[in-house]
Amino acid sequence: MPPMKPPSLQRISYTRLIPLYSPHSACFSTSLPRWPRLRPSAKPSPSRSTNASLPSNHLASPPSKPSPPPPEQPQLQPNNPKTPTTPSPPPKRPPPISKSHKQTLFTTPLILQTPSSTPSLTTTTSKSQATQISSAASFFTTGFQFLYSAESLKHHPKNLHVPEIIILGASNVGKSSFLNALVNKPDAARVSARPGKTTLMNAFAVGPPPNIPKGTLKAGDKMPRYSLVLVDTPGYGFRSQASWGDSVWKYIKARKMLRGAVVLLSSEKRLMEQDRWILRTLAEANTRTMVVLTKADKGGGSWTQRCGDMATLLRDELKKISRSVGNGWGEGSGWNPDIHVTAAGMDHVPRLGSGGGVGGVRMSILEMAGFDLQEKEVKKKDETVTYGGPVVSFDDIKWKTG
Ligand SMILES: Nc1nc2c(ncn2[C@@H]2O[C@H](COP(=O)(O)OP(=O)(O)OP(=O)(O)O)[C@@H](O)[C@H]2O)c(=O)[nH]1
Ligand SMILES: [Mg+2]
Repeated sequence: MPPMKPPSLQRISYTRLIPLYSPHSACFSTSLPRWPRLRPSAKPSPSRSTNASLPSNHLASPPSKPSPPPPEQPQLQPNNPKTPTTPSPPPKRPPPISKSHKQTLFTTPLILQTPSSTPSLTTTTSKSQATQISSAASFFTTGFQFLYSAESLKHHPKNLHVPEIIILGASNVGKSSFLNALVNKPDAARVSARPGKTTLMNAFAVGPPPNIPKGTLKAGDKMPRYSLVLVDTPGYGFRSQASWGDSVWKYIKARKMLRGAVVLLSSEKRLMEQDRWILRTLAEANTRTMVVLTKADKGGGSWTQRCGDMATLLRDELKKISRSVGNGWGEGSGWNPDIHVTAAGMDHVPRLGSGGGVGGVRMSILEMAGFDLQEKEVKKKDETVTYGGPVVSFDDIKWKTG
């Protein structure tokens, strides 16, 4: 289903943190990190109570070590302030994920939580799903090409025919790695352990040549050579720039062929206020959204329980957002109730294929972009809903060769 466009959209203000290594940082040494501006209408965040129910192995961002009281100062019991107690030992770190667990994770094509599997994760694949996963894999690994980098909306070439999917998330959450895993190419988008690596919106084309009837092309328009455009974005939060957020949201507001957003959240962190803000803004923009948990192989403990718990919380959060926004951005129509889980780090990409949950994500992205995966092949559905928002008219689409 094509996205419904919003009557109005807030301009995002990504957290601005002056880069530590910026030559100008001295001039801004008094600047403090700024959180995204929240809508005045936004209800008080339920973050505290929600996060409180997360398992203890969810680290806050940035991770903070619990510090036990010094042994020579015994803690006082809250109910009886005069009774000293022995200091409690620091909480034990969860054991790291075993090699065999990681192995399972990296070879499992479909890892998700559906409303009916809640609170567990589904990791088994039916025969028909396996066929669809393999069709989706060949779609994503056929005809890959880097298209362009755009600093702002006006730098995106005109596109009237090819569906676009935007990948959003905090800096370092794994957006570029995720894109690389989708196309099964470790070097497609640049990845770094240091947050703030991606500073422009980078568009990549995937898929076979689309089946667009010639008559629908305007005179002078070239026949697109790919079926889908994936847009990698700079992250919000740590080391991000307000201007990046501005460009991203102008794109979301105006881009005619945008068919949905994939919001990545790190399974080793808690849901941040910025993540809530992003989800709410996508809801207000009535942009179809799917949420994917990344880095399932990190964080220690049982990844299935950790990711399952986080997915449950997320679905509750999405329900709340959809109720409070009340514009039809509902479960299924606006947001995907299936929360996918991935492990798509660079080190594993060459042997990922469809593993690490990537196979299932490909299917959901194609569905969101308007493709039909019912049959063995991937077909573009006819779009019945027409776009009513502003049409962005820029240069002709430039298909870079090489
Ligand atoms: N273990 C593990 N590491 C991952 C995974 N995904 C990404 N990483 C690592 O996380 C770091 C950040 O990955 P990127 O893909 O550059 O993250 P990004 O969201 O594009 O970051 P920015 O461009 O800075 O916003 C890199 O060191 C990746 O190798 C994952 O699923 N598992
Ligand atoms: Mg990146």
